[in-house]
Amino acid sequence: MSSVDQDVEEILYTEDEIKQRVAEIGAALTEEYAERAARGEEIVLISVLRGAAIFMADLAREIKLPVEMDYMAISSYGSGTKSSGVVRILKDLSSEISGKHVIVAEDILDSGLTLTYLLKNLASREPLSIEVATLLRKNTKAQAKIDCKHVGFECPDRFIVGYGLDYAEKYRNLPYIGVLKPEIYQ
Ligand SMILES: O=P(O)(O)OC[C@H]1O[C@H](OP(=O)(O)OP(=O)(O)O)[C@H](O)[C@@H]1O
Ligand SMILES: Nc1nc2[nH]cnc2c(=O)[nH]1
Ligand SMILES: [Mg+2]
Repeated sequence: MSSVDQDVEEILYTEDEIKQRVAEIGAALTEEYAERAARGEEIVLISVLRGAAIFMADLAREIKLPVEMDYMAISSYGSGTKSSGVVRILKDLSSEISGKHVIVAEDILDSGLTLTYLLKNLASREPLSIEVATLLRKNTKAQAKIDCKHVGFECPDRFIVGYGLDYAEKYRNLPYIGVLKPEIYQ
């Protein structure tokens, strides 16, 4: 057991479970977008850095269609465990999305602040369509209404880390998703 593993109280989703679920979402997206791709319409996967980078990298390889990959960085959490309430664009997309189908890959939907901001921002660029695939949706009462077509896991209302999710920039490289011991951040 490494020192980072010891900071985890409970494993929620193992590496194998995540792999399996990501493959299922990728297969569903492949089916859903096949006709559009066959018509020559472009599909772009957009991930919200940095948390969703790992999910998008794995998801992209499970979508058996031509897809572009682009990245945007927005942050509202700083180094704490609560949203600051202020969303900032740290890095914009590299390419235009107008006239393309956009699939937003997110790691977690918690308060919904990040996705509310992002979806509004992306919609203003006139994509052909836009939808969200989130690996995790937290079961919390105070969540903005966001239409997520694909949800990997409904997770408990606890602070979780791993598979891209950090606490103070640590734990993103854990291959599983788990609950951080409260004494680490209290
Ligand atoms: O639904 P919300 O309450 O907005 O929370 C979800 C967002 O919070 C985390 O990102 P964060 O802002 O911490 O940046 P990061 O991706 O660089 O870790 C996570 O990666 C999601 O993008
Ligand atoms: N690491 C981490 N980031 C988040 N951002 C919003 N909710 C969470 C969470 O539970 N864990
Ligand atoms: Mg974060």
